[in-house]
Amino acid sequence: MMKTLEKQLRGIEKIFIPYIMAGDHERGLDGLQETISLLETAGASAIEIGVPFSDPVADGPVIEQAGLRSLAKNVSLTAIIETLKTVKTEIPLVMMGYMNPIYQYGTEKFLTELSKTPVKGLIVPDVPKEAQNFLTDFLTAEMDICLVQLVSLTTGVERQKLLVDGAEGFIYAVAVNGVTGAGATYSDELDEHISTLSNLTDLPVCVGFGVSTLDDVARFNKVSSGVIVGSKIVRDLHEGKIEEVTTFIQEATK
Ligand SMILES: O=P(O)(O)OC[C@@H](O)[C@@H](O)c1c[nH]c2ccccc12
Repeated sequence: MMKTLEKQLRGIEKIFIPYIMAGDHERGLDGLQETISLLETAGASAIEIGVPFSDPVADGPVIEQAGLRSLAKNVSLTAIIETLKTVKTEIPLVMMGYMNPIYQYGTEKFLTELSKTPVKGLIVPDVPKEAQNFLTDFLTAEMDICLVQLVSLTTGVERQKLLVDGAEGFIYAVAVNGVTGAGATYSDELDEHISTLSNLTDLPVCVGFGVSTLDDVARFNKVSSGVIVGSKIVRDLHEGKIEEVTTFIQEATK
């Protein structure tokens, strides 16, 4: 049976997935519903929700700072899950979190509780495919949570094949070698790499890392199913540029 995340993303012509840091709001987690509704109304296809962590190895400065602001508000994984249980949304949520807090919480309990929320996908960037049995051992079909694979575009076709084999939801194509952050410069071969990856899978392929302008979005929409935008959205929300966020998503999904 096709899981909800894949079902809901399939058929969307220009997938747009904004990333937000849970708890990075004036009112902390009490502001989460408001931000989710704002992004959903603007036209987001799904929303990636980050769990703050003290040692976020894949995060660039903007996301890292957002995590620190959230941690300063004492936002915990437990509190995030409890808040998500109350969130109302028609679009799927994807949780992005590092393994350590999940392990501390208890992996099985974490997945069980997560399945009671609108979270339909999970990204754990510091657990490579070879070690994902730490998660998949406890992940049952009824939980309806897709473990999303991050695939580096310079990784070589054999590795890419391995990663997309049995993948669920969508493929997260990582556009740069390095950490997250707006304003990356992309290599000329990138579009070709994305096309190669897209040809290896039936799943939607979404491009993330450094996507921050409508030109970036248009470029990647040509060769993939859509984009993930983190740092730009996190920064604009933090600076109160709500209008900018709304128009950006509207334009990106037109
Ligand atoms: O911020 P950027 O460059 O737009 O990239 C998306 C990114 O923030 C989000 O998907 C993300 C935040 N932290 C991560 C860690 C690993 C993979 C992905 C992420």
